[in-house]
Amino acid sequence: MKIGVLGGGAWGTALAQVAARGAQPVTLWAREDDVVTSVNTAHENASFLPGVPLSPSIRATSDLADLSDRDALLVVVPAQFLRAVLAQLPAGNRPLVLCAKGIEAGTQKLVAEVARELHPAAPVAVLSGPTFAHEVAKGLPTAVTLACEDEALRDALAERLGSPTFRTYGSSDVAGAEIGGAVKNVLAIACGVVEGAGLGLNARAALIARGFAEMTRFGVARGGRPETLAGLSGLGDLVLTCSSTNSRNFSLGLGLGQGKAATELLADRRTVAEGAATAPVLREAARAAGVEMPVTEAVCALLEGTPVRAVVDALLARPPRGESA
Ligand SMILES: NC(=O)C1=CN([C@@H]2O[C@H](COP(=O)(O)OP(=O)(O)OC[C@H]3O[C@@H](n4cnc5c(N)ncnc54)[C@H](O)[C@@H]3O)[C@@H](O)[C@H]2O)C=CC1
Ligand SMILES: O=C(CO)COP(=O)(O)O
Repeated sequence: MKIGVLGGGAWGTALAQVAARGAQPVTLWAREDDVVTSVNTAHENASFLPGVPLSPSIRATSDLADLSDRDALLVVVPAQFLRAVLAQLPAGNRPLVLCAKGIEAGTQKLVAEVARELHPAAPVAVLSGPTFAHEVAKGLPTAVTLACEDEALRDALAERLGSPTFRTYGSSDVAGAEIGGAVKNVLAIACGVVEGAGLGLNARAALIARGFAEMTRFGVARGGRPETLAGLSGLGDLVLTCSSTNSRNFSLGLGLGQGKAATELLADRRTVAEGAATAPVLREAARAAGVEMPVTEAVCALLEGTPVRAVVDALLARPPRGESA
């Protein structure tokens, strides 16, 4: 299976490295000319994944037509830009493996839903889990959820992408796999706030557990399965991104917790913190579905400029409730 990768950020580059194992040729589409030049000449993505040597069998391009000979595409464009990029991709029935984590503003669609809308003939799969790009690109052990309704395609993708250091766990629950990844980015911002405001490790653990409860409520309401949300793409990724400043979402929250403004923290950055864009649309979608998401509401308030103390006080002043509620 000849693999193409759409999106030359840190994660697209790391996945190109995964697919290039054993010197297999991989085509990586990036929108930035400096990324294309850096990958093709220095075998490094100096802009988004600096310091990690890449396989020379990865060839970068800024021309989507160069993906025409690929059998399957890993789609790694951030959620808010996905529609515009997929609209430029010629229609076809090649599998699209969605690897971004977010919900589209305006439509409340998950990335696989956007892909299905724009490319109805293409089978879709979702690859998601606890995967810091630089660790994957260096070949450190990693496990992911690979969700696809078509079992034969799922097995073929697992065979092509999996390795002893990149273990894939199969699932047929595409929506569940997507929702975990999208929601954990918002919750990681909240955990960063806890760190930045010095609220302690007890508070962080409480937030992870209660955040997981709201992730599950929302996921089930959108058709996901609880066991998927408790797996690598849900709880697994939540634990990873809620524990490390390597997470861009956690780092954004850290700054908010220290009293900096979201506008200041998000200005001029070249890398994405998907949770900032997902939070308001997730709040909208949860309210529409009648699902309570107090941590998500709190993150939205912080992003909108409400002071940390006021948000934390409001969260803690909520009346006691049953743990299973
Ligand atoms: N970096 C990581 O460790 C992981 C990232 N992801 C997800 O992968 C997706 C991509 O993230 P990264 O590769 O980390 O991105 P990145 O932060 O390294 O790079 C930003 C990316 O956004 C693209 N971009 C910026 N403006 C754009 C526009 N107007 N149109 C199209 N593309 C535009 C850039 O070309 C670049 O590919 C996100 O959804 C992220 O949540 C998932 C797992 C791990
Ligand atoms: O999704 C990720 C790891 O699984 C990366 O998290 P950040 O986007 O917060 O850096």
